[in-house]
Amino acid sequence: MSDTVIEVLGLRKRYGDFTAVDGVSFDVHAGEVFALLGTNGAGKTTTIEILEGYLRPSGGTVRVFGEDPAGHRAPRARIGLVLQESGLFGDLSAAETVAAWSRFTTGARPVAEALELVGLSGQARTRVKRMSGGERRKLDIALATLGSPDLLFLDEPTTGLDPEARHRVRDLVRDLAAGGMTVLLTTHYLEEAQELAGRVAIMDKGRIVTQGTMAEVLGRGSGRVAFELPDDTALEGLPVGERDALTVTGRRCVIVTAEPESVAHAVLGWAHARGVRLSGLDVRQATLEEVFLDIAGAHGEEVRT
Ligand SMILES: Nc1ncnc2c1ncn2[C@@H]1O[C@H](COP(=O)(O)OP(=O)(O)OP(=O)(O)O)[C@@H](O)[C@H]1O
Repeated sequence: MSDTVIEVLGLRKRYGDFTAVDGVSFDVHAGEVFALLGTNGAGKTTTIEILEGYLRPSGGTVRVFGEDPAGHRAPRARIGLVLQESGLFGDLSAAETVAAWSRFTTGARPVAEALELVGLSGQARTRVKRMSGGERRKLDIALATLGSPDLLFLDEPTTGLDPEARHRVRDLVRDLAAGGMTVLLTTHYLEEAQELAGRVAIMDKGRIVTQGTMAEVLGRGSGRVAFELPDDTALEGLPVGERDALTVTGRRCVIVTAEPESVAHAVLGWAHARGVRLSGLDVRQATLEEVFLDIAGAHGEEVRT
């Protein structure tokens, strides 16, 4: 059996004359967390709604577990959804909410177990309207995972939560993924995607502009090598490549480069040859946020020309 859970090939979606999704292709494999990221209006929700079977594509093919999600044979029981807006009833307690949902869920796990899985055992009797935003989000996830789906769609699961609640929801997603669940995640918190996802696609204006493993995508951004030179050392001969950018502020040098490791190696060799000791050495790859901002910046320039 193939381990491809989601296949998207040349997907297009038009709303009247407007093309919201313009030839998107990607695969999601069993057991991975795949992050679909992008600027506002890039086409993420449209893509996800097609995968969920709510919208029909204008072109291209989409398969979820080998089936057309818009078709009657869509394997709904294998899929859990956490939508951007949850539809919980304020007057029900957490346990009552899960119990009510269980009636519509094939193979639902017991209520106590479902609450425990998301760390809500202590809130079993708390009414939804008294629960915090983070607790409600966890309840959403408890409902989406009640029937132990193989695939979970998580559309902005931590939007609007405080940092601590975000961390708790992230830990929960990590645990679910570690248990073998396949997760398709959208989020505007790029550190969240960097932390959770093994592979990532970044969309802009209906197209995927970069995709790959997290390491591949991070490697396409610019990293940096920073250090401090002792007072009496000149910069002469510092190995800065043609495509690298050096900024010096006082004694602090920052080299922005696509290859931070090899630049750091060369800088250390340069310092060693001069008997110079560098302090405050900091070598790091681009963050996902920096890669994203590069893409958003390139998009802005394209619009101006
Ligand atoms: N029913 C619709 N009719 C017309 N245009 C639509 C419709 N739904 C979405 N769009 C447009 O399609 C584009 C993509 O929207 P979509 O919601 O997929 O983006 P998104 O990447 O999820 O954005 P965000 O991050 O802001 O949620 C947007 O320009 C949006 O205005």
